[in-house]
Amino acid sequence: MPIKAILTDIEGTTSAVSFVFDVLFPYAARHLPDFVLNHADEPLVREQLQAVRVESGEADADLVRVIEILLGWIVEDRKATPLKALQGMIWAEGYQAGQLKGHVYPDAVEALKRWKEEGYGLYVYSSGSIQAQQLIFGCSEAGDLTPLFSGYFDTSSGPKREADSYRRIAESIGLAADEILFLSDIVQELDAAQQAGMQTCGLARDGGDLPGHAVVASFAVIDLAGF
Ligand SMILES: CSCCC(=O)C(=O)COP(=O)(O)O
Ligand SMILES: [Mg+2]
Repeated sequence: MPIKAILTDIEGTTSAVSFVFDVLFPYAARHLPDFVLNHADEPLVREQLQAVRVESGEADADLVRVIEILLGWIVEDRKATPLKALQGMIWAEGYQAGQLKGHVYPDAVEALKRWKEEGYGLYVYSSGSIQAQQLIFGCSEAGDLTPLFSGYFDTSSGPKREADSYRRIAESIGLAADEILFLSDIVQELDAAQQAGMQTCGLARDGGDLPGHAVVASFAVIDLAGF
């Protein structure tokens, strides 16, 4: 089936891994203790702190312990939904203060704009919360890119390495899975999308292979007609 929509990963695909690991995660770690202590009574934050207690199996953890758990999850890059939700809220303050600007590779910006003009539907699927996704594209070095996207998916659609997550996303987009091209730098994500029937293209920005998938080093050489 011809491609009608593109579903893209962020970290390592549209955006540099180093931006996430060297800028976003340290920013969240630095600001998380004060953020949690200052906002713990707000319903949206309280809900996430409670979810941390449930996921960690420490029902009685006090705020200091919850902060410790969250900082440990950042170090191990755990894709835990409550951590991702809180990171999004913390980054929002950084973007609003002008301390953060989202990195998006120029080749990705150019191709996404072109595909949008050509009529393709553009969607994002990241472990980062939907708020975090809208911030990286909305406050990017290339300006506000959010008008390009028709929808955002996060771990509330399921883990990125499970085929059922991609089935749910295809259903939500309203297209057959094989009308959607999924872009990612992680072979297990590409495998899961392929298993769900999506077409796949791996991004290997430093060269290298993603076995079982078409692979490119830049969005500039992705030919949608070739899938
Ligand atoms: C939305 S920017 C922050 C990305 C993030 O928190 C993360 O864990 C990266 O996940 P991805 O699924 O984009 O590799
Ligand atoms: Mg990635």
